Amino acid sequence: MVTEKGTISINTENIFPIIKKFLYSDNEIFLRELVSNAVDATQKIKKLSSMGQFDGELGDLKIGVSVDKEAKTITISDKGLGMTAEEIKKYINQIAFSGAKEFVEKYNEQTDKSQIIGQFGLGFYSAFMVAKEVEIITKSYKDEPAARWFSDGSTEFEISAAEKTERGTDIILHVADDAEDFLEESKIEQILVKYGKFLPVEIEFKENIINNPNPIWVKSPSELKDEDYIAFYKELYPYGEDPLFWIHLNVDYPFNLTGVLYFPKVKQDFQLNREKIQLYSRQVFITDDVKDVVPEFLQLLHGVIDSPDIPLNVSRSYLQSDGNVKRINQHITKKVADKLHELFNNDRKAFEDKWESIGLFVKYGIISDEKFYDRAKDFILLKNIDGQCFTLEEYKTKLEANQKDKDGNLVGLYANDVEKQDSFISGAKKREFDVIVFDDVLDSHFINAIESKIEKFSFKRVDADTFDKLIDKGLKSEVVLSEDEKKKVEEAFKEFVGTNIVQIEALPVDEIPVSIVVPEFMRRYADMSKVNGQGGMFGNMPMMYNLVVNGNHPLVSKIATEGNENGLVKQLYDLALLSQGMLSGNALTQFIERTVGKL
Ligand SMILES: Nc1ncnc2c1ncn2[C@@H]1O[C@H](COP(=O)(O)OP(=O)(O)OP(=O)(O)O)[C@@H](O)[C@H]1O
Repeated sequence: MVTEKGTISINTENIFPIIKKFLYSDNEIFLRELVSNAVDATQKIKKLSSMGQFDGELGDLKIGVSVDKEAKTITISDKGLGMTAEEIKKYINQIAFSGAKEFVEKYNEQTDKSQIIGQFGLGFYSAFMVAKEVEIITKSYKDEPAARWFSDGSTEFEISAAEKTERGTDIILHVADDAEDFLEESKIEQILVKYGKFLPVEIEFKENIINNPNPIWVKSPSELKDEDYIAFYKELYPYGEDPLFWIHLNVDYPFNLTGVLYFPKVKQDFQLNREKIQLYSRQVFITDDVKDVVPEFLQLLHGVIDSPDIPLNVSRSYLQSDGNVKRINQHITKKVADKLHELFNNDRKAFEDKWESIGLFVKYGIISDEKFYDRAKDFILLKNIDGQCFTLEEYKTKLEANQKDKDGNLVGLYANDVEKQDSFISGAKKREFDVIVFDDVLDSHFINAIESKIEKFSFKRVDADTFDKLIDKGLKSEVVLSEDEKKKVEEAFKEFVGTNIVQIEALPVDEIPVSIVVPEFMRRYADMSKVNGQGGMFGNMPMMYNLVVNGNHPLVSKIATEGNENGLVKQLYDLALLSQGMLSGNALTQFIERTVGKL
């Protein structure tokens, strides 16, 4: 057989229903597309006028949207450049031949591309997602008769003369039976506000202007005051608390991006605050799901990003494969880091005061983005129990003096529950050790991240062991007890601690006789499993601990000679449990009764 070559033909009749049904996942998008077209047409006539290619009156350029429930129509009217019959044939009848693209190419020199929304030449047909018939009545700015185009959604259309005398275009949708909910004015208003709240041309609906055509992100930062940023924040989130500060993004190379990102005040419930960044393309709202454009840890920010380089009919897969999207993502990260750096350098006190909120972003960034650590390392703060803040460098210097072990490792001590760990904190203070507070949800991951970045540096929780072992300076102190006595004491406590370890230590005489420490390594696993939401092996296991017995305490010497007389061992053991918050239920009741009995 002879080899035959050919081109696969695509039949419009087959492809049209696909465009109508599947191009956009959400049928309310039709209004976004048609209003965007009206905005484009309006911007174009303004452009032509400013270039002297149109010398008539521009007049009032408001775009009108109206609903006629009786006639079952939705009409979008603009006073833009209009179309001649020939142009309708060219731009509307040829799907995917975008007039917008041609316009930009033609006026490439003078035209600011970002003012033109249309890119694909498909948006108009989204009208058929809700309409059974669509009419276009349009009069071009050129001296040509008005025209009417009509289609019932098949591939047939008709073009005829129309009566219209005013320049501009009316798009009339005859709403389909299964889309009649779009005839509710409240629904149309809600969609208009959602997508068109910041469109650059005034949109009138029911005699009200529904949009703010000059949102702050299109202005230059130099013309804006703090009040303007705060007022805009309130416009976006009427019920939100004032933001801490903001970043005005303004990039024109290698991609276009404008926007304002706000740092909200955040507390521990930060996970609930997603979906607060709105993504726009040339002032048309696209989505508040910005996961591909904004790095994960910055999705906790609020505000607006606008980029014409993000395609309008956003589909997830397209976004991910788009090179611009990746660059935008990196740029935003850099800008945020720069801003934080600037704040830190310019007003360290204010930065420290806001650290509770800022810290969450920074920590999240460090945990989730390998590179962010390098950008942030100079302004990562550690706060101690006295409220003093240190950068990592400052803290390393601080630890050099008193918290370095015999192998030259710096050991930071921390508490994650200042109340509960009070006795250990005061023990640390007695030895002039510093204690950092790590008490937010991300801290266990954050600690790991820092340890992995800084050599010869680790953190241990104040109650993870005796101080001599936490920071092992190689000094040996002796216990007053003999080997026999030690054994006896150990046996006496063993009876109560089950499988946990009894550890007899040479502690100062004035330190408590018995305490409970929870080894760092074990506890970290348990903490991490909790944060990750999985019980896991360590999450479900009862916490293992070590019972530290102060071999130099008089009460312990007493046990060595007298054993558990008067229930002394049990009493000391319960006190140790109590100070770790581990005594509860019946054991606690018995402890109280026993103690009262002795008074
Ligand atoms: N209201 C209007 N006034 C004047 N011309 C219009 C109007 N609506 C559509 N057009 C013309 O029809 C063309 C096709 O519109 P369509 O919405 O299908 O595509 P687009 O706007 O170019 O791109 P997109 O698919 O991104 O919306 C437009 O480029 C424009 O030339």
